[in-house]
Amino acid sequence: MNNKRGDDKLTPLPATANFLPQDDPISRTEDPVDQDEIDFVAPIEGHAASVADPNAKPILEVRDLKMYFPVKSSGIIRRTIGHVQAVDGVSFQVPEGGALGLVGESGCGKSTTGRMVTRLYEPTSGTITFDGRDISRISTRQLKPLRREVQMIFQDPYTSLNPRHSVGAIIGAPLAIHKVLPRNKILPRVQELLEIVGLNPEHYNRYPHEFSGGQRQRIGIARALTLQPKLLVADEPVSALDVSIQAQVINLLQDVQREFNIAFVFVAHDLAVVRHFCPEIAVMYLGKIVEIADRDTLYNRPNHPYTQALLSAVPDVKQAAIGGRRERIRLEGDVPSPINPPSGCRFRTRCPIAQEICARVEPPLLQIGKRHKVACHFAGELGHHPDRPVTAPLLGVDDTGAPDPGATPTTMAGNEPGYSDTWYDLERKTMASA
Ligand SMILES: Nc1ncnc2c1ncn2[C@@H]1O[C@H](COP(=O)(O)OP(=O)(O)OP(=O)(O)O)[C@@H](O)[C@H]1O
Repeated sequence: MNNKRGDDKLTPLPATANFLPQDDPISRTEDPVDQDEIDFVAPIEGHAASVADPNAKPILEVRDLKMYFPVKSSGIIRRTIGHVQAVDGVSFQVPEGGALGLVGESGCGKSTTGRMVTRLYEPTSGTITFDGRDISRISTRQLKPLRREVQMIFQDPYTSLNPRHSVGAIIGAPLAIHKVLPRNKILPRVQELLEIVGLNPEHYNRYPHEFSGGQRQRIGIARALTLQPKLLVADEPVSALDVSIQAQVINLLQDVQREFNIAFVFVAHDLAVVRHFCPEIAVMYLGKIVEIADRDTLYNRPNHPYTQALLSAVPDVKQAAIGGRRERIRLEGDVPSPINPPSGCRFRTRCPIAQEICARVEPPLLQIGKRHKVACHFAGELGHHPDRPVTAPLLGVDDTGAPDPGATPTTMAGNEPGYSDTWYDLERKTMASA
């Protein structure tokens, strides 16, 4: 059931009794102390992972987005001596009511991407189109209405809530700032929101320290829902929480998403968390998307060695059930500095299958399936990477990456957001379509 988004019209209170996880022990609990003592709760039955609607139009489109932070010299005259290439040419789409997961190790640029989408940062270049409007460079005044439609949930529920404000003030503030409701209607709305996120509506006058971590994150979610946003950027929303309550908060987010048809950009370093929530996942490495695909393809047939390494660290329940273990791929070395990233493929310094071409030529984000793109010269399933670079003939270079005068480079869509109807079939080495 999707709510109708009348401008200042509030949705009637949803059937919260059906809407909350039935056996969610945290819901409406009076005592904040015991919450962290619950055993690990697997995602609750009936909370099946979100599904992609193939006909939904994009609510968010990000094209060739870059964020370069200046690095200043020390001393009195602080000159710019370089740039941190935190995000370097990222493109993707998120459909209305859909969810895209952004995953990768710490420092790969996930949070910076999320902060650009919510316009907490102004991008260095590239475009962000939200609901048909280019919001990449809009002014502070123009940002105010956007704040109603795009909200963020932060990682740390301990620091993201003002300890001196009551929960009612925290959740109600956006309603007062945006003058959405008359003063006497704010409290009932706050109580309605508390109930939606599974907290006792009578606790609006308590303070953040009176709640457990999971409950505080619920307050953060209620605050994000106050203005009925169309897009929520959730930046590691459960990683600061005890493992026992992570699944409950994710289930709540999923219910909220379905109930209000909110689109999500879900930032996480944990592939297991994203798998439950997102029908589509983008894997980032050192400021770039290295692989993006629908959930099943990414988890079952990853083609990039970095995705394969990340996935090898995720416990595989099916494999464990038949007594097997997925072999862990250990990556050598550290992530290089984003101030001076490696030439060619940024992953090559840690890649187990890198060859000469990888240092010379940056691999394009090549579409290799209906909903699957990968940026690797040697793209292939684990243990089946080709000996010769699949990209060389397409790029007009030889196997070492040197220009090949005899070759005819193919124009490829490259760094476009979304997917094309045709793609490059790695096995047949021709273009294919559905
Ligand atoms: N305001 C800033 N000024 C300079 N560099 C920054 C700034 N914010 C982030 N960075 C750098 O940009 C890179 C990407 O950071 P970002 O926080 O986006 O990564 P992340 O993948 O979200 O990592 P984490 O999970 O640790 O937050 C890192 O090298 C980080 O040090």
